[in-house]
Amino acid sequence: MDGPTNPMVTPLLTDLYQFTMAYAYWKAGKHNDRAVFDLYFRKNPFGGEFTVFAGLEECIKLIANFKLTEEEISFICETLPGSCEEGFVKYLRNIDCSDVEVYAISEGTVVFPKVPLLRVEGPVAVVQLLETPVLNLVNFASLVATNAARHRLVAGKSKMLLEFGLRRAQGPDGAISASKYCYIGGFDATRWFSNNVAAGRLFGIPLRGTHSHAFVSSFMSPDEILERSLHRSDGSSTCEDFVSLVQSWLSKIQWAKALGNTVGETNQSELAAFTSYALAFPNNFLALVDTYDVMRSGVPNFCAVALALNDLGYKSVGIRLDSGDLAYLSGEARKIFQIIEKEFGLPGFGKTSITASNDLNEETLDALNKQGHEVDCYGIGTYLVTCYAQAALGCVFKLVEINNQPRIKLSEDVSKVGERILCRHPFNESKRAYVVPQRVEELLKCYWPGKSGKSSEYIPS
Ligand SMILES: Nc1ncnc2c1ncn2[C@@H]1O[C@H](COP(=O)(O)OP(=O)(O)OP(=O)(O)O)[C@@H](O)[C@H]1O
Ligand SMILES: O=P(O)(O)OC[C@H]1O[C@H](OP(=O)(O)OP(=O)(O)O)[C@H](O)[C@@H]1O
Ligand SMILES: O=C(O)c1cccnc1
Ligand SMILES: [Mg+2]
Repeated sequence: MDGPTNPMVTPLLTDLYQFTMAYAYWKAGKHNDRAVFDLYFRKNPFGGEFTVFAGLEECIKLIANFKLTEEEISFICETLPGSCEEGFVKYLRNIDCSDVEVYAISEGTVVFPKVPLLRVEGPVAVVQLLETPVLNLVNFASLVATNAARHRLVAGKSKMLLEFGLRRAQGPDGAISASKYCYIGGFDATRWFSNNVAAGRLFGIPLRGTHSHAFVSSFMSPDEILERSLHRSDGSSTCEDFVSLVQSWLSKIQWAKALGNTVGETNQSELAAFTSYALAFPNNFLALVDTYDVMRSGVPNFCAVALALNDLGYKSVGIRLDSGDLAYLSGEARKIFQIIEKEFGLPGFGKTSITASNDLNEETLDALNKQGHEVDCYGIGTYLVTCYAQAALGCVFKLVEINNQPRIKLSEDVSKVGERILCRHPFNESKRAYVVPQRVEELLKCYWPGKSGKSSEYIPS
């Protein structure tokens, strides 16, 4: 099995105390005592009623490749307080996870507090070395997957969600992890995209993006555009001067009575940027319309370019709004698209996609829903990937058994099939409901059988 995605995930990515305890266990001849540890959290994050479990695959990759190098062993021996006996060095050389077994709930499952997500069984010293990296790999993964699921729930199933967080994430690993686990938490793979090219390559996450304000403001005027020709989409002919075609559509828009003569002079630098982008991506024309003035410039400029593209058989994608009142502006833009559809006979133009971004979070999405809006797609960065609303999920790793002796009291409750039980609603704190369980499912499956080889069927590929 491949190693962990992040090469920093090695047996040294652990707290020093795991190694000092390993030494003391070894001195006491206790290092091979058979221990069972459970990983669980005590409270759902974000004041919510559910958590999405994630990070398992990386834990298994760590465990499958758990081996100390000679260099790492020397470093540990130099680092431990006092002298390090040769016998311990030999012990460290032989450590791997062939005596460890891992049982877990499958990645992406909705889970609840105090339920073991991961059970690690094996020699106590080795399992303790695993504590810190396993917690590290599960805590943020599950937190950000849960955050993504919460954003999906508020946005609604039909909306497209774009993860825009790379620039704001907590360093490279925070960003790559956020992209991977937001995708897992976003539920619907056809409606969740990332801007993170590296994550797209590593994990096959679908990538999408628009363009920036800098692209718009880098242009001065359409005169700058030197290559002006564009083939028709069916390749049947070529429009030699797409820039002029755009200009002619802009004047038709400016004179359109249906638009109440509201469109005056638009910003030419913006028009040049949109035209250039359309020339580069005629099948994927999406314009950021808020650099100057959304209704006076951005939307009419977009429509002029989209109408010119339509003449050549291309369907434009839409606009992005990145400032201002997103409910109001999306509604006003939609009205213009609908008027253009009627006025110029373009079936479907009224449904042109509207993307919104700018410091979005669960609350703003909820506020937009309450106000009514025309947004089809959200680009969400900072609040999503940094888990702004809650810094950490408090997963813990607790010893539950040693040499077959229980170390915490385990519940004796067995859920009863066919009997009514009172449950909390998973998403709505105040709701309770009677549920009659139809079947009892073993949540923990074997993901790492160790050398016993009891079951390897659930090892993720
Ligand atoms: N209709 C709305 N209801 C609730 N929140 C909204 C609505 N429209 C936008 N927002 C949010 O309000 C905030 C507006 O940000 P801000 O006050 O910085 O203004 P801005 O539009 O970005 O302007 P500026 O260009 O000055 O930065 C953002 O977090 C945005 O997501
Ligand atoms: O707002 P977030 O949810 O974090 O999403 C990412 C943001 O990053 C980009 O702009 P950036 O903030 O870099 O610059 P700008 O706001 O000045 O356009 C983008 O236009 C979004 O606004
Ligand atoms: O593709 C975009 O529009 C994008 C990407 C990252 C951040 N903000 C916007
Ligand atoms: Mg911004």
